[in-house]
Amino acid sequence: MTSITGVGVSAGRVIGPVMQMPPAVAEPAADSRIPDAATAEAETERIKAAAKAVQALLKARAETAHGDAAEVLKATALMAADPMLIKSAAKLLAAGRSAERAVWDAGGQVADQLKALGGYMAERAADVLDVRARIVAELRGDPAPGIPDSAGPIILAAEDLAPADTATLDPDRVIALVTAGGGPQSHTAIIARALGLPAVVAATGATELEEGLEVYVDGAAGLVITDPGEAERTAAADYAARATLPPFDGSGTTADGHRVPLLANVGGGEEAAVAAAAGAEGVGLLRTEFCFLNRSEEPTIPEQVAAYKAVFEAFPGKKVVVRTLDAGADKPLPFLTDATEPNPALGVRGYRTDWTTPGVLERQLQAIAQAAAESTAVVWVMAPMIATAEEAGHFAGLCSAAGLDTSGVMVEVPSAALTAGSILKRVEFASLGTNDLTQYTMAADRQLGPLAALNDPWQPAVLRLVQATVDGARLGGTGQAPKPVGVCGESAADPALGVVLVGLGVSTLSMTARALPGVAAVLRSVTLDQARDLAGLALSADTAAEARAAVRSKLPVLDTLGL
Ligand SMILES: C=C(OP(=O)(O)O)C(=O)O
Ligand SMILES: [Mg+2]
Repeated sequence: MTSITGVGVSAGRVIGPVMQMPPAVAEPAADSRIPDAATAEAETERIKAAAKAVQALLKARAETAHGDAAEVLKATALMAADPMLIKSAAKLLAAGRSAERAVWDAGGQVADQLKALGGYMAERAADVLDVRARIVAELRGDPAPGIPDSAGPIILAAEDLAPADTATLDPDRVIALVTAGGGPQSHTAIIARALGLPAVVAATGATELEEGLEVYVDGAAGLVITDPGEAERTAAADYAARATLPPFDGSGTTADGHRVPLLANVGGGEEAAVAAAAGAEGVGLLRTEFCFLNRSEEPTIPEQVAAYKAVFEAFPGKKVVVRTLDAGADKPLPFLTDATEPNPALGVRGYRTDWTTPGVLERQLQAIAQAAAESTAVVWVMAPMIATAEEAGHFAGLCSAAGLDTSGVMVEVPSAALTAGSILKRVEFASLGTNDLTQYTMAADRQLGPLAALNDPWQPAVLRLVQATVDGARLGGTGQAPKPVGVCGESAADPALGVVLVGLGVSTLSMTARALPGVAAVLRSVTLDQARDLAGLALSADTAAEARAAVRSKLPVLDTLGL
């Protein structure tokens, strides 16, 4: 029995066999050629057989997958059978290129043609590139790229997962995640919590775990144990039989009746429907870039209207905060961001893409306004990565030009927290993005495993910036009521930290729908004054660990509820 430790980012205890995420398919050498023309025919047959095998596999997986994952798989399966791709590859073979190289180049050509056609056709370019990688892997006898196929439940080990991979993550098959990279606010961690999958990130040695080896994963303790013994089996069985929390009743309040609306973070219509069913009082963060992952072209206005309306319709008459496209760094969108930037997290991302690709933001605002006009949801709009008051003012101007009255900003850059008073003179609300705020305050890339301990929203510097933002909101609202400041970073899903944030003065908490029952139950166990005292306790701690321990020790309900 050996163990590796990492950072536990999503609670749960399970046992299962390891499957490693296969590496990305490497490009075949540019000069790889078939030995002689006589083999061209046989090689063409090999390509056809590989394409058929890929199609059959994707079709079978589409049948068992749900929602977005099923759609992605169906579209890719269609592309695998595309005669245009096979024909172009056969031509290149006849001209002497090896089977792998011919498929690679043919796929590249078809993708370029689709991109040139624009609109819906351009959307399919990413599918063709995925199919080409799958056919090349099949020709080589390598495992297919992406989430591996399995007959039964598996524990997926990987360096890290890309947002596009997570779109096909099926929680019925993948029962836990263990990654060598990533931190508590990385997207792998966010997705794991949204799916309720136990997950350990920053686990050095994850990629060396033997395929098929049985391991025990404790997603709260950040522990992975190979060849689990009796103690681990009992712990996993106890977890499976645990009492579930009572569902959220749809009204976030402290014990003395102070209302704190509990909202949901969603990435599209399907997730919004799940959040509404879980009692969410609205949407505190619609990550619009998640509606358009894998896209090489800007989505059209009608496509955007449809995507946003699907979310609004899940929340009739309720608040939905739409964040404009937050492309870049951990969420690249090829039509907005430059993949070759040396420092993507400090680069042209979020609101800043409006400087390099003007027009996309205005068209998005137009689409949001149209979708809002066609629904009854109360739509608020906010920009990511705002750093100055001028930017906030510019964004507010664009929103009102589009007919959107309630504009706000994400506070996720320390400069925005420190100048929140000036920023909130220009916009109506702020939402603290504590994932990025932590990354930028601590100068620690949220995707890097070795920096996970720095990427902790309990860090005293982060808590002080939350306080500065709330103080600024009072200033921004001079002569009026303070402007609302919510939290939509992952910190809001930590029930103990949620209480601290409320004590610091934030007015709403937005989180993955799965976190609602726990956060609601703990919030209901304290009065507003007690929450303020706990905030004081956290602020006076010297370290993140001390702040967490001090607050948790005053909230026995956490243990009672197993949180
Ligand atoms: C909510 C946030 O946005 P994202 O995780 O999408 O960057 C954040 O940064 O806290
Ligand atoms: Mg962010």
